[in-house]
Amino acid sequence: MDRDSHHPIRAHTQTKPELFSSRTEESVLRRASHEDQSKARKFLINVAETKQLILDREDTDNNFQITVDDLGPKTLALGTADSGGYRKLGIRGNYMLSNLLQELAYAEDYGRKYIVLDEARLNENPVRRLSRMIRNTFWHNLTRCMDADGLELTCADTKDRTATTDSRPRIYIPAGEEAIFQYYQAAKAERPRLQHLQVEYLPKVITPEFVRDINNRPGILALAMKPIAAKTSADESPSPTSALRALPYIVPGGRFNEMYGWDSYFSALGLLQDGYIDLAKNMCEHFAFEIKHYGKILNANRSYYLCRSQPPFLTDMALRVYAHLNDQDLGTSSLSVPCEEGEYDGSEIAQDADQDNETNEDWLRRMLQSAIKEYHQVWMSPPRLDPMTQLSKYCPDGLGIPPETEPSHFDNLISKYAEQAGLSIVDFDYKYTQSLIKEPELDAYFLHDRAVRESGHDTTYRLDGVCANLATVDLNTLLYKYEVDIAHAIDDLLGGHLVDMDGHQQTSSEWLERAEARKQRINKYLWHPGDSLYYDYDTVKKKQTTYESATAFWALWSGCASNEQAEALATRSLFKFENKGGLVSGTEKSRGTISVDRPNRQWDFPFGWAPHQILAWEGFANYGMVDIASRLAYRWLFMITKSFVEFNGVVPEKYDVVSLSHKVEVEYGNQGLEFKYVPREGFGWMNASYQVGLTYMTRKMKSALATLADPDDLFTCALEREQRSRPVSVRIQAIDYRRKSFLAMEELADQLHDTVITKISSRNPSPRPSEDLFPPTYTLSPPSSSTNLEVPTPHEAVHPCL
Ligand SMILES: OC[C@H]1O[C@H](O[C@H]2O[C@H](CO)[C@@H](O)[C@H](O)[C@H]2O)[C@H](O)[C@@H](O)[C@@H]1O
Ligand SMILES: [Ca+2]
Repeated sequence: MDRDSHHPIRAHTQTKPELFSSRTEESVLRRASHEDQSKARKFLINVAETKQLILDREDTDNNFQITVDDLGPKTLALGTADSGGYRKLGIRGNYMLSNLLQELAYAEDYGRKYIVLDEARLNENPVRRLSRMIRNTFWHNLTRCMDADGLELTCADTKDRTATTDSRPRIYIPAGEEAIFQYYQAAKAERPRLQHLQVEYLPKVITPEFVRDINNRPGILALAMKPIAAKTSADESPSPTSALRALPYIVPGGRFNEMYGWDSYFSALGLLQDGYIDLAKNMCEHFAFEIKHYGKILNANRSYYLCRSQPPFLTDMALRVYAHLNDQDLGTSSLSVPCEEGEYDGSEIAQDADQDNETNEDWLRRMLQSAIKEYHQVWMSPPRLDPMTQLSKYCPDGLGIPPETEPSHFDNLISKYAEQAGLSIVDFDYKYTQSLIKEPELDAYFLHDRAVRESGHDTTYRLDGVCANLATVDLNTLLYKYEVDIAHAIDDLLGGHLVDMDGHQQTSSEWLERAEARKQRINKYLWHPGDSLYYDYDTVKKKQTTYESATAFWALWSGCASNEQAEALATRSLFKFENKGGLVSGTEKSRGTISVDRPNRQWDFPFGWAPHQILAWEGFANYGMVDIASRLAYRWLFMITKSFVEFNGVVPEKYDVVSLSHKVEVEYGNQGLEFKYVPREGFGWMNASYQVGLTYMTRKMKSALATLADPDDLFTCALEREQRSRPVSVRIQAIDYRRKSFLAMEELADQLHDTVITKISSRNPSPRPSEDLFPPTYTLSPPSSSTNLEVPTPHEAVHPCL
């Protein structure tokens, strides 16, 4: 594609106009009425001059972004295109100025000195703008490919804290993957820029000692590659670099420049939504490769992550990709990349059609075989399987202090031991990790700490010092999902035929039995009927924990809650987690008091994370509570849109969902904030949450979002009206995402109109819950009036202030 001929900036690039060059930017502002109002306004802009002017006048805190923290005049005079830059018109406000800075940065990327810019670009609907940037820019910039061209970027890692590190770029290749080894050796020989690259084999058996011992030689771990068919017979000795093709994938962003386990799942949801199906498919392929060679889906593909995994999502991810592949084949997919004219269309990363002849069904079969291997080998074996409850725990191998953590992370903990040993923290850290100093107390601490990191929830007082003992609700509901997914796939997608990697026939009935047994154990050990909440179970103390975590809603996502449990979660527990900006990770009460010696943790109150939101939305929707799903999605998207508008387009890793702030100074800080002039990546799962969240919005909710209508006002008004008119929420049948595309969700959301804003406590009471799950004393209060069923029109459901 000739990008320049279409790009809204590039296409309008002008040669330097005489008049413009003689004018200064400080010219008098003219009123809009002096221009032809019937025409869309366009500005002729000197890129470098204007950028410098904005920064000088408006960027008062000198962070190369225009935000509401800046105290400049927030106005700028721009020359109109019609007048050749002679006549000036004013633009105003933080959003327009920051958008101008962003557009100028894009123009500079393309070496433009002058551009003609539509005013519409500067006051673009922020929902549309952000969604467009995610789809057309952010995914692209988060894409990595471990081929000869992409290696340099892939190898870069800012996390390492080991003083003795040999910082040459390094790639580790699994034992036996000779062609891959040859590929990288050849790439090194062919590219002067890769001359320092270290290409090393991993041993066949990877032990915790080995992983510890290469902490001072950290490297990226090889991922899946595909053979390329030889082109001609004349091509007798082709380079190994032309024999294999690397498969692009997405990284989370910021300091996380490698492929993560659960991040990849959430990113994949956004990629599928945006039509990048091959990228999502590649990441499944990489997971299968990791299971084969590294024994598990890795926390991420760096050497220091070799011992641990992350929350498992492979079956669901593969099923979703499969559904899109089939849609594509049938030509029914409407999810082709919906690119704006002239913008990056994702062609380089999206059009990665497989050369081999594997059918979609065979591909799915292969993915499920990998998932089955992972299920048995990782999650259903010691030490992760608890023999008594037969539930699973996060419990990885490893030795010493995790080298990827920020340098001061363990200072509070270690200083006591370092003092006793008469060593500096750094020296103690080294000697302890090398087992030159024995500290059984610390061994226990780090066993749990590694488990915390495997859980993805690093860190939280929910799991601190105890994680490896806990059968958590998150892990066990995810495994329940594996079990039902595999059963469903065997019956409904694979014609009843699936063998595992050892050739054993799999049947849906055995997988459903596993699921049923797990559900019963979840109900027995994790469900608390009195509190209407799932908790984790401490397998050593043999009792439930009391920490209230948003992971309880994963039972809805996986479908293992009964209708009564779902209703109870919605009516009696959701309010503890629901804040203005969405769901908080855990309640304030559960977090406890914070002090200098007990610092805040990023997976505790008041912080909220994309995975928790997305799983809860889908969980409530699964049980017909689309109204709740949409309300929660609105809150989350409101917060993202607000900071996007106010903070120069920022899309961070996480939020304080109580104060709606992205300025999170905890642990390694927030990611995604460090950019100059224009955001380029966002953050993987946040990008996904935005695109997925929009599918829960009606058109009117999207309009409300674009005007930043406050969710509390929005839903309070709606509640008041609802109390007057219709106290009973409309039940919408849950959609089965395995069979229907996300499009169905979009249509469903549009049908909802007003019902998306329904008071939780006014829901219909469930039929009498079963006695074993609920104590006899438990009752749900009926709504005050359940007879008046007058339904407000969709029009009335819009926020009155709009
Ligand atoms: O470096 C500290 C920790 O960083 C990672 O955890 C955080 O980022 C991950 C990538 O976005 C995410 O998966 C995880 O949920 C976050 O808490 C890493 O996964 C940890 O192992 C690491 O110690
Ligand atoms: Ca600034």
